[in-house]
Amino acid sequence: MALTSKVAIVTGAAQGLGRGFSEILLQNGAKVALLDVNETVGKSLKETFDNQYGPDKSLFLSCNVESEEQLKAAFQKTIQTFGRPHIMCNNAGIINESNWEKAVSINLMGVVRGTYLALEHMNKLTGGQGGVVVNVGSLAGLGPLPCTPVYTATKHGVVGFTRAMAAASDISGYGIRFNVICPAFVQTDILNALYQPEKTGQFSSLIENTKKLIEMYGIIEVPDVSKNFLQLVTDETKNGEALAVLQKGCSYVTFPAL
Ligand SMILES: NC(=O)C1=CN([C@@H]2O[C@H](COP(=O)(O)OP(=O)(O)OC[C@H]3O[C@@H](n4cnc5c(N)ncnc54)[C@H](O)[C@@H]3O)[C@@H](O)[C@H]2O)C=CC1
Ligand SMILES: CCCCCC(=O)/C=C/C=C\C/C=C\C/C=C\CCCC(=O)O
Repeated sequence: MALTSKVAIVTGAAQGLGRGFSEILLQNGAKVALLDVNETVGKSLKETFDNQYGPDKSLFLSCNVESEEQLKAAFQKTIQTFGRPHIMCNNAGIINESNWEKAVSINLMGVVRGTYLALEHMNKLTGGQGGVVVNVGSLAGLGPLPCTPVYTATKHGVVGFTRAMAAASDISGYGIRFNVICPAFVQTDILNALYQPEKTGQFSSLIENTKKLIEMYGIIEVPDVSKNFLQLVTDETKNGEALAVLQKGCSYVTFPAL
């Protein structure tokens, strides 16, 4: 899938992986709606992107993925400005084992909200033009990260949800591909959760175990994840795939055939 003039929506786009995914889409000619709750960082990123890619290539929209209303409004504004979306990346995510309901609401329910809105606007069966949804899981969506049981659960949920949507799309003919990217530790602000006991709550005592896992897996840089993300967006043969991204390389996950 060539990206020139394609329209993309990325949640949690202001910094970290969302910023990296947005940038690689812009570099490849797409127009990107940058959605985030952090207006200060989001607006400043939009200025940076204006200078690099031109003022009409991106759009910052203040949007909390916990709010169906805000997400709906962000889709409407994107469509008014750039036209209907071809690419949706549900990236926004947090670690909060103390307020774990919030983690579920953002990491899992936010992905479901964003995916269903993408389906509404992209489904070929209802007048859409098809496209691709890439959800952001984690290696913690494929195995346990002991210091964050609820985060682990939400990411397993994202993997299962994405695979089921891909199968539904295949069977029904939505013309939309659904894939999930599952990185190991990446150099972004979320890693600071390790040193914030309020984020890991009752599991903050597992800090040494987490440090060992980080030592074992290493820390990946954002651009290395972005290039794998691009593969899931552009490779039209990929639907229902979970792509594990490790420092040593990436691989498509083989799930047990049941
Ligand atoms: N950095 C890592 O080691 C890994 C991160 N991930 C996932 O990558 C995704 C992005 O995280 P990072 O870039 O690492 O972290 P980050 O903390 O740097 O970025 C997260 C972004 O999401 C935004 N955000 C948070 N809550 C939001 C909400 N309710 N609505 C809209 N935006 C919201 C934040 O303002 C921020 O811009 C998350 O889903 C995370 O779980 C997955 C595997 C590894
Ligand atoms: C401080 C926590 C940062 C969390 C960000 C994140 O999502 C990072 C996850 C990195 C690794 C997860 C660790 C362990 C996962 C366990 C097993 C993986 C098994 C993979 C498989 O294919 O079976």
